[in-house]
Amino acid sequence: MTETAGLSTSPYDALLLCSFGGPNGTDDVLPFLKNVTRGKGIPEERLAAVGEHYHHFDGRSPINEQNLALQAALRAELERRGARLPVVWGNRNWHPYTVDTLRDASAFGAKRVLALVTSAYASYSGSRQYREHLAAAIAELGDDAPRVDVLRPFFNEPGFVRANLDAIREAGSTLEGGLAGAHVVYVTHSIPDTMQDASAATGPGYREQHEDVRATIDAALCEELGAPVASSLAYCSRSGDPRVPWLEPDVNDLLEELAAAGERKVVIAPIGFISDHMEVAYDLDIEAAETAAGLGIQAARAATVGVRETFVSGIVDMIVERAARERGEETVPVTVGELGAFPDEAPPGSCRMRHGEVTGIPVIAGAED
Ligand SMILES: CC1=C(CCC(=O)O)c2cc3nc(cc4[nH]c(cc5[nH]c(cc1n2)c(C)c5CCC(=O)O)c(CCC(=O)O)c4C)C(CCC(=O)O)=C3C
Ligand SMILES: [Fe+2]
Repeated sequence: MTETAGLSTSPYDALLLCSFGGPNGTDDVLPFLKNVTRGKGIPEERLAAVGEHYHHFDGRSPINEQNLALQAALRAELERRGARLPVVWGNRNWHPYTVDTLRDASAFGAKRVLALVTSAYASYSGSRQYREHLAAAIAELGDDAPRVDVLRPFFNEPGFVRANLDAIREAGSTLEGGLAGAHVVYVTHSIPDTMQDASAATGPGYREQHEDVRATIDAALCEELGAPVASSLAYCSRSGDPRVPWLEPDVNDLLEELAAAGERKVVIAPIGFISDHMEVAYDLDIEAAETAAGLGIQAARAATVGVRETFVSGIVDMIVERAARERGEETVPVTVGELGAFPDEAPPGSCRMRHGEVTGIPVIAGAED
């Protein structure tokens, strides 16, 4: 690849925005849910309930247009900095599928692709499952497959944390009397306890990654307000067999506890999600909002990072840094909080789904075991 003036993202020929995917209409809902839950042991009732969440929005998940907006914002920021890196988009569970996008990229001459997976935090669901998925796509393409690297988890990238902080401050300002005296309820997707344990086997776990972001934001808010901030980490969207333990407290249960303890206003901050997809639009904006209203709690929902400039530009910083590292240059990954940058290649044994058990599914960007 020839370099012109501007930022170098060599050796990469393309950035792949690799996401979850979602249905675009009523007819897509069932086949989409089948894709997601294949081999996962999700009970029929749960599937029917989640299907209803989608039908509530005419079978259309907001996630696809949000990814298109992020793709456009990443393109614009790369272009603004003079980097020539095409941004393509592919999903795990719905069209456009990753394998089709990579086939196209390869046909256009891409030999090396950097993948940005849209989960900020590492766990089986947010990291290894994407790396298995990418390995499968590459295997399917055979000799036509480009080499694919994966950008490290970005939960502690300063722009991502900053964007969440700004959104919490903005939501707080809509409460009576402002953010002072409000309880900040940080929310993320629940995962099974076994998935949490597996995520913590080789480094800071899924919960600990969120706790680190919470501590960073709390400290910044405390400084701004000149007073300590009360906060909690809660979870939403649990599924699976009800007898299997998942991370708690559920956000609705936490709201009840807070009400019983006399809290009257909260900011609900979905730091676990990068855009307002279904878990946010339904589980928080409908369910948790109803719970709060029923308890007499004033609740303001903080925006997700979406395409905020600080977030998008932080991701581009990470892309530039990774490209430089691949060229053999010295780099200093910039992070906030206590945990430091995660490795580019996941260590052996990281984020296996079942505690202590090798899933045996091939991966890229990390050891297979
Ligand atoms: C940690 C995590 C993220 C990361 C946060 C992030 O990346 O943002 C995430 C993202 C997403 N999950 C999504 C949708 C679904 N997830 C399901 C099921 C599950 N998710 C899990 C965890 C996570 N999921 C788990 C442990 C299960 C149980 C089955 C299994 O072990 O895999 C099911 C099946 C029904 C159900 O069980 O609820 C659906 C439909 C969508 C699309 C939303 C839209 O359409 O807008 C997105 C972005
Ligand atoms: Fe999910």
